[in-house]
Amino acid sequence: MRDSLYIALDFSSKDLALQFLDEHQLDRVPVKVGMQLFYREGPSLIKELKQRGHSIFLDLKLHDIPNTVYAAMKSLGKLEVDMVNVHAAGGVEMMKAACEGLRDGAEGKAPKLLAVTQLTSTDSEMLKDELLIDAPIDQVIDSYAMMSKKTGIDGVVCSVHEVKRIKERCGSDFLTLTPGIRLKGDRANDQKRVATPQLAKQQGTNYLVIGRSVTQADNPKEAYNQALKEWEDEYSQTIK
Ligand SMILES: O=c1ccn([C@@H]2O[C@H](COP(=O)(O)O)[C@@H](O)[C@H]2O)c(=O)[nH]1
Repeated sequence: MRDSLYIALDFSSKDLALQFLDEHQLDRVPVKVGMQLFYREGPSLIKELKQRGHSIFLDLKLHDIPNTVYAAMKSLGKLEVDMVNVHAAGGVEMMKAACEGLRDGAEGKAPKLLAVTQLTSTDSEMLKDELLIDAPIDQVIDSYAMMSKKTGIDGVVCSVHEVKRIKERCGSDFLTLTPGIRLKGDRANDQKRVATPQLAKQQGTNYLVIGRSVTQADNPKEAYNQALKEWEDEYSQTIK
């Protein structure tokens, strides 16, 4: 299970990200590289993290016309990361193009491809008032998940609160990756649909992403191990 708890490396440079991992002895933990770090450091960072033995979720959330997404995914396919993603809001043709691009670009096994349903920083009010989507948020998320599944995508990014419903509708082997994870008592910050690792486990999600609850903790390793312990329940395999 420790392979499924990703730390969000939201740092401004490779040096800071690697210093964080080294200082807190977070050797070989799964990591999520997002836009902030990848736009600055590019593929060389991915290469270095792979050499250090980290599983990598490259969280770039592609959202563009199908032709552009096809070409971008073809490039990402060559990086040999474990997972990449797109926004489901890009639609069916775009998601199909993403699947194809990734397959065409990958030299060996293609990374898993996930679709973001609604960002965990979105709530019902924002959906209605800013995005002018009148359907209830749960209905929108379920519908985006079912649409994603039809395109051949492996799973979705959603909050813990939607996992059970998505699995009922799309099947238990349709993957869910859930950010918005907070240890008990931590601030939600800009996140709206948050949950603890314990609830994530109860709801049956496949992967967790945890950022600030670990990276900004007084003792990041202790915080990571606490999340891992809640997530793994009785096994509690901590990183020594
Ligand atoms: O819906 C989404 C999709 C991606 N994220 C990313 O996950 C981390 C969460 O960081 P925290 O510090 O734990 O809030 C961050 O990198 C986001 O870009 C998300 O939060 N929600």
